[in-house]
Amino acid sequence: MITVTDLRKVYRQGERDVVALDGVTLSVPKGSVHGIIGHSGAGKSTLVRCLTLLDRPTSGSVAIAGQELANVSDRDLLAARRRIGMVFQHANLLDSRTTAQNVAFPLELVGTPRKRVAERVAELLQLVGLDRFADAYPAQLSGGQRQRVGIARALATDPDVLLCDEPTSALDPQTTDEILALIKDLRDRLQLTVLIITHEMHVVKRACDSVSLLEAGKIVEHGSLAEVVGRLGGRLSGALLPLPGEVPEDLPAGTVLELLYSGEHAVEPVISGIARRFDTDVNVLAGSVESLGGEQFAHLRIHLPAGADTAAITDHLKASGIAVAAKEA
Ligand SMILES: Nc1ncnc2c1ncn2[C@@H]1O[C@H](COP(=O)(O)OP(=O)(O)OP(=O)(O)O)[C@@H](O)[C@H]1O
Repeated sequence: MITVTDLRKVYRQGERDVVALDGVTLSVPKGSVHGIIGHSGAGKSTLVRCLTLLDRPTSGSVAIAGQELANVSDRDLLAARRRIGMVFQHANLLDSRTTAQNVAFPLELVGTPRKRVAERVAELLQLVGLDRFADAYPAQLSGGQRQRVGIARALATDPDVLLCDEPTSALDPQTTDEILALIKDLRDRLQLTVLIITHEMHVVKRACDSVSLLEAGKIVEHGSLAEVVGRLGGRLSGALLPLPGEVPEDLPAGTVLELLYSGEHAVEPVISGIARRFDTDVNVLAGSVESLGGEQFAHLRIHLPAGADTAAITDHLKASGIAVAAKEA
């Protein structure tokens, strides 16, 4: 479990204060994956540095499994840092060491007995699917395999939290999905708490149980994946389940509605239901249907002709639990 409360970081730049984190609060339960998504300059790197104590927060607190990190003395810093395993965009492996020796490195640093190191390395390589590559050097591995070594190394000292900073930004789409599947597998097998910092919506879709949108140092939207997708008009909803294309300019008079629904509605004939019940044509302009956060979601843009009883149709849809937003065509 990781809990961040009202975290602020202000940098002094000449005469000016730069507020990089402006009261960030978030909580990631044990055994779940939380995504922090944000554009360049949003404060993601600052958050990573504050969580790993490379930078001291100006105020606020960070607690891992109930233990406050922000007040740790310099003497206890190394031990505190070991509670967070770090995975970076590039695995940054030592080229002169084999896979097994790279994974062993953090264990050697803390003086683990040699026999225990060998056992632990074997366990970890099996966990990340690299047991056959123990003696390979980084140059002999693919980008995805190198990232697996990086993940095994991050888990070597048995941290409470895995903090992944843009873990798939340097990988191709298929390898990205393999690494994200591995992270979810580790979450389930080890009950690991994972925080993924990313600028890619795909990573949130594929791997995260919950997500926070970071903007100018503030969390402006957050929730479980299903919650944020379900907020029609919300920034995360629009980005996670976007509609292809724009509203055509040459539409006949009428009303354009955007609908968003999930669960049992997503398999019900909503559109033909409206057509029958209100005796009207319905033209589907765009649609996305996808399973996100364990729920099936449908996001549609439809056109109702002039003369259709738009108010009654909207009321009916809302009463059925479907989110609706209208635009005149
Ligand atoms: N050491 C520093 N001194 C002054 N300002 C800083 C410092 N580090 C970061 N900032 C400022 O804090 C804000 C957040 O920066 P940060 O690097 O955390 O964003 P980011 O989301 O990680 O962006 P990117 O993805 O481009 O790395 C920016 O306005 C940045 O200029």
